[in-house]
Amino acid sequence: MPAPIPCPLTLITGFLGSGKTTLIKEMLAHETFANTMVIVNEFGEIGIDHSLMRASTEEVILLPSGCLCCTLRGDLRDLLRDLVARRLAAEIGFDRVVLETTGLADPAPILHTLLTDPVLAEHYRMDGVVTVVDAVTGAANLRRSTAAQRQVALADLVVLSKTDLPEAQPQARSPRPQIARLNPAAEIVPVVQGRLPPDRLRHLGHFDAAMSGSMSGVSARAWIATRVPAADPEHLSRIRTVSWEVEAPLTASRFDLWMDVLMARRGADVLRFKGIVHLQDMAYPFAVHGVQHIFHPPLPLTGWQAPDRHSRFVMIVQDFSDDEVAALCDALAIVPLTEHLLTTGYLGESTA
Ligand SMILES: Nc1nc2c(ncn2[C@@H]2O[C@H](COP(=O)(O)OP(=O)(O)OP(=O)(O)O)[C@@H](O)[C@H]2O)c(=O)[nH]1
Repeated sequence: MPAPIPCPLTLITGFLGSGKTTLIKEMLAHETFANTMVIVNEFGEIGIDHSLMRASTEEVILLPSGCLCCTLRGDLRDLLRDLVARRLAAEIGFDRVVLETTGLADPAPILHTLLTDPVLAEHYRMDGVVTVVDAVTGAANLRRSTAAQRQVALADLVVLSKTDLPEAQPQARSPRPQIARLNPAAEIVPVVQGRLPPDRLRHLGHFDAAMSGSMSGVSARAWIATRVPAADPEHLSRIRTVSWEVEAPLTASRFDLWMDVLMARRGADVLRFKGIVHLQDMAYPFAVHGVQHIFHPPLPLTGWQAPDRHSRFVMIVQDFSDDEVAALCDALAIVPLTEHLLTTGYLGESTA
């Protein structure tokens, strides 16, 4: 029997809220990516991105909460192996896999899994690592987060997002010099709303040359280690994820005020806010996205199909106490259906 043709796999990484989902949604709109299986790894117990992405493709798999680079590496391996088996049995058909990591993920251990597991190495071909860097908040993220640095260091292509925002204009704020220092070989492409000719996202394969054939764990580890700054688990325990699901629609004025106060008081420490929000007297919900102090205009989800009117929020925050989280909930006058507070040790121990 001829050897199976390996399926190209693209890893999309980038710091919290940088624009990974936006890029993937645009990608899926192109014929080139019509038959793509998307795997999303999200923080928080309540998936938001995959609900938004389902509008673009049915083939979206949500990995359970947690982070691929530490606790979920085994799950990823099992999932990719299972997809191979089902593809070979002609139960499902796809030509490509796109894997979106959480914004806090260190891509090195994930790559290590993808490149060194013998089954995965035979059936998948790394088609590139695309790292999205936010033109507004990217420079600050690269200063303070080792995960952000490692994402850039391992990129084949760096997509510089949000270049349309006025806050991205000052030269002094540009993350380009840091990107060039961390990864002189990576190409940097400015984009707006993830729009990029689809061919720019294929055959990025520095891996083809550097890592062709199956690699031993030792050589993959060594190769990765030459490219990335050391992991620094110092600040990790300061970050936590807060997720709420609320049954009753919210009052628009209260929600606006709540957001304003939260941003004014703690904007810099709300690393990421995302939600699907149902407001009273509105037939459809809104997608709400915040990335540190930048709040993007709410997006009406006019085609929303889900029968329930539950609002869902996920916040990734730094240095918030239990009391502060409880006070936030009280201030919004919500009685959550579900509430999750996760203290995340998100990087875990790197194998790189
Ligand atoms: N103005 C502008 N907004 C953008 C651009 N790209 C993404 N956004 C907005 O930025 C917010 C975050 O984008 P996402 O695509 O959800 O970011 P993400 O990296 O998937 O976020 P996480 O998965 O939570 O880390 C959303 O409100 C997007 O609409 C862009 O090029 N320009």
